[in-house]
Amino acid sequence: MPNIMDQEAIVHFPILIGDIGGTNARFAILVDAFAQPKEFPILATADFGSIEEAIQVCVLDKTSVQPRAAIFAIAGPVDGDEIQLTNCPWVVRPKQMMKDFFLDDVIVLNDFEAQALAAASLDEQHRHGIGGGAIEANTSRVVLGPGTGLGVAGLVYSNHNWIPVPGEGGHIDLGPRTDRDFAIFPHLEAIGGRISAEQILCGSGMVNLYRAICKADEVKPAYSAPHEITGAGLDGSDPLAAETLSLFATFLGRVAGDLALVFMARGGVFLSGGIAQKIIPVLEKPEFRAAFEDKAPHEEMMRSIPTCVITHPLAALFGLASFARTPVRFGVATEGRRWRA
Ligand SMILES: Nc1ncnc2c1ncn2[C@@H]1O[C@H](COP(=O)(O)OP(=O)(O)OP(=O)(O)O)[C@@H](O)[C@H]1O
Repeated sequence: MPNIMDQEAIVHFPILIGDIGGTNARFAILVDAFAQPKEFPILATADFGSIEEAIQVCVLDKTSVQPRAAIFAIAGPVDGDEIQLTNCPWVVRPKQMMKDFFLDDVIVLNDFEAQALAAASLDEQHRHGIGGGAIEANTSRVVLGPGTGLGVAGLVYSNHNWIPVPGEGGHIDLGPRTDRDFAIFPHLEAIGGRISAEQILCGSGMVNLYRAICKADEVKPAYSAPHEITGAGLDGSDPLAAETLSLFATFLGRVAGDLALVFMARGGVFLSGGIAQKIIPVLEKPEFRAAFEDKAPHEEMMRSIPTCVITHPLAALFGLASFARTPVRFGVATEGRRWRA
């Protein structure tokens, strides 16, 4: 018999779910616990003055289903009744939204928390494995996502529950190790006098790394956007772009390995975000796994931990849908992040 805590956790269908990033927003409606989510076209946040307008025009005007509840994943910290997004002028006002859209329950989570919820149950079809190791069932996992920034979340399995652990892991220090690193690091743009992982492992970080390599080699940079660097690096037409990708993979492996150690992630490290999917051929070269496994005295354990790229096109929405269907499977604390009529 379900206990009173389980009843509290339940969110009533139909449920609107939304993944609101700095650049794009993705919405879907879950009509019940079993039906496939009804997805709506991805929209650019810059095209709408507010989240309310976007939901009205792109979701509610396109369906006769009236959601009773909403669960959002947003890029930014969730604090208070007015939630400001990072890299986007939208403000999420759950109380206002409840009035405007006749909702009786609104939950707002962090975007990497939603990615972590997805990592609990993404099947093989939606993961591209890199290197050896196998997922050990019901053990901790890590999600690491280079995109506009570097997102990190842990996913801990405890007491038959998956507990997402969002944080600011993208801001951990990243230091030089090889002679080549020592030649390049002085030319990297620092933040507050230090090189955090995000100074290298995101879109602007890739450009920062490329420029530092050019400076170290006293060459004029030819590219200023991340996609130009991946283009010229992947097709091998530019050796400095290729080295940028190779070092990007090395540093990503190094940070992924450190996070796997922190969480003892025998369930694997899942790479999400906009960049990993686009550089799979680079991640499949030896550098990424070599750096990941190079964690003396734990090399043997690291070899057994799997790493993969999440290839699901709507991973955060998938995570929110899993949570919405079976909230009691997840230890998601909603205090201060849930508004009810
Ligand atoms: N082909 C590419 N190679 C390398 N970097 C790329 C490529 N295409 C896009 N990027 C970079 O990826 C970053 C965007 O990442 P991502 O798609 O994960 O966005 P996001 O931070 O999740 O925001 P949103 O959820 O709004 O889309 C930008 O810095 C962009 O320059």
